[in-house]
Amino acid sequence: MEGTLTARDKVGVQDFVLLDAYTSESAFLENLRKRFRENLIYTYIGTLLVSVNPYQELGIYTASQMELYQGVNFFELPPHVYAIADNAYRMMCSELNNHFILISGESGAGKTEASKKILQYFAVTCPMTQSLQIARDRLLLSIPILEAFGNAKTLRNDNSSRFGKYMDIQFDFQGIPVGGHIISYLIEKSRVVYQNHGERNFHIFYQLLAGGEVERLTSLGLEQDPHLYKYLSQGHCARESPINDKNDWKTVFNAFFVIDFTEADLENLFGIIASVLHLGNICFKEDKQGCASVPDTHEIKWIAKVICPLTVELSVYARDAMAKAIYGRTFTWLVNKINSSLVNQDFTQKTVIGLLDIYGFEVFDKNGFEQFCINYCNEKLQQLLIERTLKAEQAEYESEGIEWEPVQYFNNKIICDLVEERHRGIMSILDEECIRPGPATDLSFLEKLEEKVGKHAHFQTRKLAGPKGWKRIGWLEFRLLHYAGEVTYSTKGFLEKNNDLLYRHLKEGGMSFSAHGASSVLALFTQVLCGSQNSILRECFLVAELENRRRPPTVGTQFKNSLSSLLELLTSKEPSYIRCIKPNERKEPSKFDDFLISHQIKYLGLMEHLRVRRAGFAYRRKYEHFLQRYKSLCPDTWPHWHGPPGEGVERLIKYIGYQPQDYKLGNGLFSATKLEAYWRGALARREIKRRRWAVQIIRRFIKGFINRDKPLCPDNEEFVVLVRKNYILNLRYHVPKSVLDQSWLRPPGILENMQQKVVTSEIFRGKKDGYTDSLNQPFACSRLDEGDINPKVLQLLGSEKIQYGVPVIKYDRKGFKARQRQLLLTLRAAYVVELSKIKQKIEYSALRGVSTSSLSDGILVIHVSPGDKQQKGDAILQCDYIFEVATKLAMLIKKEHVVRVVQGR
Ligand SMILES: Nc1ncnc2c1ncn2[C@@H]1O[C@H](COP(=O)(O)OP(=O)(O)OP(=O)(O)O)[C@@H](O)[C@H]1O
Repeated sequence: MEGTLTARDKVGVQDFVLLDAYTSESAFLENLRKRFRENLIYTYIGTLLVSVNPYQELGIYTASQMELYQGVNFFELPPHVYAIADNAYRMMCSELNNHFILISGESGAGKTEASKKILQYFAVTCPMTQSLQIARDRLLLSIPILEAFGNAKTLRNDNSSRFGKYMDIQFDFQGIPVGGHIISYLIEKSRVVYQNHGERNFHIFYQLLAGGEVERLTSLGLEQDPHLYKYLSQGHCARESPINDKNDWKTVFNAFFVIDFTEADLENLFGIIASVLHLGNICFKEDKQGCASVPDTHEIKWIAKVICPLTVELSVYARDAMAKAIYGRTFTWLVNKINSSLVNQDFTQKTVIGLLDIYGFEVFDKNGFEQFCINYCNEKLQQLLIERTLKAEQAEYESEGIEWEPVQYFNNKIICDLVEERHRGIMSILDEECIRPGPATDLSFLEKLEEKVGKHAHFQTRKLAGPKGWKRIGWLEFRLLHYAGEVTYSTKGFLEKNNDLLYRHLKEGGMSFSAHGASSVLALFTQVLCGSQNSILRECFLVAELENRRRPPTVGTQFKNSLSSLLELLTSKEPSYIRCIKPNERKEPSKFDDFLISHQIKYLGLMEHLRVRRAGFAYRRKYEHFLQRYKSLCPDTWPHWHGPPGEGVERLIKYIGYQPQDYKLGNGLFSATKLEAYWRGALARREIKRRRWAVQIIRRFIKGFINRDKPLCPDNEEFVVLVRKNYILNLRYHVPKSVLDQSWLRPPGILENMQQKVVTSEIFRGKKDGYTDSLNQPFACSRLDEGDINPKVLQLLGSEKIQYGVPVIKYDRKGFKARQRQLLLTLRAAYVVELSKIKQKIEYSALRGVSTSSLSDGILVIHVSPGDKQQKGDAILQCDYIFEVATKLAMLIKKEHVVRVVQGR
C-alpha cells in the first residue's frame, strides 16, 4: 500500500528543481500535466509550492492528512499546502521569528481555498488550551464574514474575493494561536452599483434577502426577491444554483455572534446594507428647471427626503458614489471590528505567520485602473522576492566573503519606479491630472504620460510606438512591459476611479454643478451620513472629515501607501510562496488547458524562479539555525552539539556527504546549493538506518516475549525491564484512593513475580543460603507438567495419585529411609504444574507446612496430614527451585508462616 502510494506521488517530478530540462517551459508544462492527470495538484520549486486548482474534492484535506504532515520534514512527504504551513510553523517555533505565506494567482486559481486550508491546518494541529479556543474560533469564523461582504460571483469564480487580504495569525511562546489581525486592500466598490452580465453583487445582499427573518426584512423595508433591487439584478443571475445564500446566511449569522457583534451592531450593519439597496432603487426625473426630482419617495422614506438640485445624470452619479462610499467604508469598519475581537489581550511577545491572499497578475482583453493597481502590486511583490532571494543573498555573500557566481535575473525595480516614483511616476502624473485646475480628461492624462515617461524603456503608446504599434495599441491606451509580460491599459476611467468620488467632486464643485447644488448635497450627506442614527455610519463618516479643507489622498496614492506598509511588514518576516494556477476557464475538473496554463506559468514568473533556484545557493542559514534544524541527521550533533556552532556545521555536512563545491561557510553563515538533494540523500540513508533499527528492535522484542519466563538473561532482559517500567509508570494512574483501598493495579504476567518475590523475601531473607542469588531468577508459571513426571517416579512414590500435577506423596514410616535416597535422585526439579490451576482443587487441609534447611541443599519437605491415619508421612523433594516452590505453596494456602527454615541440615 505504502509502495503504491509513493509510486503514485512520484508521477513526474515532485520538485521542478529535479527536472532535467529545467529551462524548458514545455517540460515544465508536461510535468504539471502528468501530475494533474493523477490528481496530484501540488508540485514544488524548491520550497515554493505550485498548486493547480482541481475544481473537485480530492479527499486530501482530511484530519489524517493533517496528522501526516505534522512535524515532518519538508521533503519527506509529497508536496502539499500542509507542508508549507507546517514548515512555516516549525521554523517559527524553533527560530522564534515571524513568517508569511504569500499566495498568488489569478482569479479562480485557488488562493482563498489555499489560505483557508492553512488556517484550518493551524486550527487543528496547533496545541490548544480551552481558554484560547475562542481565539481560534474567531480566526476561523472571520473568514465567512469577510467572504460575505468582500466576495462575489464573477464570471471567473463563483466566490471571488473582491479585495486583497493580509491576515496575521499570532502565536504565543507555546505555539498556540492566540489572536490575529487582518488588513484589507482595495475593495472593488464599483461592484456595489454595477455588475457585468453573469456576475453578482457582494454575497451579503443576497444572503440577507434569502436568509433574513421576515421581521428583520420588514423592519428594513426589504422584500425577499433580489430581482426587485437594481443593484442586485443587473447581472441577471441573482439566484445561482451552486450558491446557497440561505445556508450561507446561517453560517455568517452564527459567525457574527462568535466574533462579538452585538444585536445593535447587526441592526446597524443590516440597516446599511438595506439602505444601499434602497439607494439603488431611487429613480430621478427631470423637472422644469432641469433638476432631478424623485418621483417615487417610497425608497427615500428609508433614507431621507430629497429634492436633488443636480441634473438627473449627476444625481445618478452622486447616488452611486454615495452607495459605493457607504459600502466601502462599512467594509473597513467590519474589518476593524473583526480585528478588535481578534486582539489578544495579553501583551507577552508573540510570533506571527501572515497569510497574504492577494490578486495575481491580471491581463484581460481590456485592462483598466484596477488591473493597473493590481499589476503594480504584483510588481512590488516580485520586488520583494528579488530583494529577499537574490539581491540580499548576493550582497550577503560578498559581506560574508563567500565566493559565488552572479545569477542573472531581471530586476523589476525599473518598473516599480516607473509607476511609483514621486513627481515622475505614473501614479504622480495621474494624481496631478486629477487635481489640477482646468479640464482634465483621460486623454489629457495619456498625453501627460507620453510627455513625461514617453522615453522609458518599459512604456509605450500608440503614438510612441509608431506604425508598428498601431495595430496593437488603441488611441486611449498605454502599454507597460511588466516583468511578467506586456499589458495594455485603457486610460478610460482612470481619472474618475482615482478620485474620491464622493467627496472630491461634490465638495470642491469639480463636477461643475451650482454652488447651491453642491452645498445642498453636502448638507444632505452631512445630515444623512455624519449625523446618522446609525452608529456605524457615524463612525465611518466623521463630521471633521467634511469640514477638513485638505484634499484626501487619491485612491492610487492610498493604494501605493498601503502597499508600501505591507511591504515593510513583509520585509521583516521569513517568506514562503504558493503560486496558484487555474487549469481552465470553465471551472471544470480534470481539464488542463495548455494555453491558459502556459500563460500563468509566465505571469507567475515560475520559470524564472526555477532558474534562480537551480542556479543560486538554494539555502542559507545562520550556523545555529542550520544546526538546530538538521542536527538529527548526524550522530555527533544529535541530540546536542556542545562545541562552537561552526564546527558542528562542518561535522554535520561532512557526515551528510557534502562536496566542497556545493557549500560555503561564511562568517556565521552556512550557504548551500542542492540542499534538497543532500537532504534527501541523508534522509534516505537515515530512513534505511531507521528501518534497520526498527527491525532489530522488533526482533528483540519478540525474542524477549518468547523468553519472558526465563531467568533474566540477554534474551529477555530488555523486554522484562520494559514491562516492569511500564507497570511502575502505570501505577501512577492507579494509586489507592484511600488508606482502606487495598486494590492494586494487576501486574502483567511476568510481574506477578514481583509480588511473589516480596513473599519470598519475607520468608527467606537472611535465613537461607542462596536467597540473594535467587533474586534475579524469575519465577515461572510452570515447571513441570503432569505428563512430564516420569511414571517411574510415581511408582517410587508409591502412589499413582497426582492431583493436578501435585504429587501427593505418602510414605509409611518403614519405607521412608529406603526410598529417600532414590527419591532424592529422581525427583530433581519435580514440582507442580501451574499452581494457580489447582488452587481450588488441592486439599489444603492436607498441607500442614513446608520445611527447608538454611543451607542451599535444594531439599524441601512438605508436611502432609493424610486423610488416612495409617498412612502418615511427609514428602521430601529435591528441587532446583526451592524458593519458588515454597513461596507458591505458602501463597496458595495464604500462610507465609507455614514455611519453616530449619537451621543446619
Ligand atoms: N484545493 C482545492 N480543492 C478543490 N477545489 C478547489 C481548490 N481550490 C480551489 N477550488 C475551487 O475553485 C474555486 C475558486 O477558488 P478560490 O476562490 O480559492 O480562487 P481565488 O484564487 O481565491 O480566486 P479570487 O481571486 O477570484 O478570489 C473554489 O470555490 C473551489 O470551488
